Amino acid sequence: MTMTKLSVNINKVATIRNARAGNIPNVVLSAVNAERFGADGITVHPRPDGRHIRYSDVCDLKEVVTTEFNIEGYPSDDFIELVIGVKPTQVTLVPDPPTAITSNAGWDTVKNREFLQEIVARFKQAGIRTSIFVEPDPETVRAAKLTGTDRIELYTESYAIGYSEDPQKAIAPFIEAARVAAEEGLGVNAGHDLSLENLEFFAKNIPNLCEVSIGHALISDALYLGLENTIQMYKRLL
Ligand SMILES: CC(=O)[C@@H](O)[C@H](O)COP(=O)(O)O
Ligand SMILES: NCC(=O)COP(=O)(O)O
Repeated sequence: MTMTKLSVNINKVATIRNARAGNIPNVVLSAVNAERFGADGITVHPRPDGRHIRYSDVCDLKEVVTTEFNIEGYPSDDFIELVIGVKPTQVTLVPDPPTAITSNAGWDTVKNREFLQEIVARFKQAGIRTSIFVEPDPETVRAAKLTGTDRIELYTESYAIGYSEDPQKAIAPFIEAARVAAEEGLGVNAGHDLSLENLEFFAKNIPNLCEVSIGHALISDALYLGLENTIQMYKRLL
């Protein structure tokens, strides 16, 4: 069974950088070091308001990322143009409105099938692997297949919220959603609010999990524990 890849989301490095007008911490250097410390990929989510990762960061990162480069975001015209120009390894489509404080829902792949089909086809035509951010709902997963996407990303906030109280109850919808995805021939990624506390149980219970993308908790842990140590701690849980 192939190992689950750890994609480090560096949005929050850019959050600190943007607190002042300079270039400290350096977003490019954080990606180069994250890869050197064992990251299997780098994820960024350039939001329309530029609150953290900016389009210019994405172009700079394209020049240095040597592992898998995953760009997440809502498929606006600007976002589509950026991604097709940069040609990352993967694009992850997220339904976030511009004002969302963070990603807080997966796609309604039934209602948005035609919209997503057209966008997925454009990215695949450009040679970019596609992933669609979804809730762990079997019908949503089946409808995601009809968009032509290569993968889904399971939105794991509900797992993170429920984990400490009842891990088995929290993971159950994700086990079923991953089973349906495998039936449909979809690759399974996962992300949002994964952490040192909840990651191992998730990864152990979701067979054939291709990738986890982790940012907020990992970068926060790195403030206490150091980036190299933190990445190694997360990798040991996969
Ligand atoms: C899609 C998802 O859950 C995260 O990748 C998201 O990018 C987090 O965004 P913020 O870092 O802006 O909270
Ligand atoms: N796709 C999830 C991601 O990239 C990071 O989410 P989070 O760990 O910052 O919640």
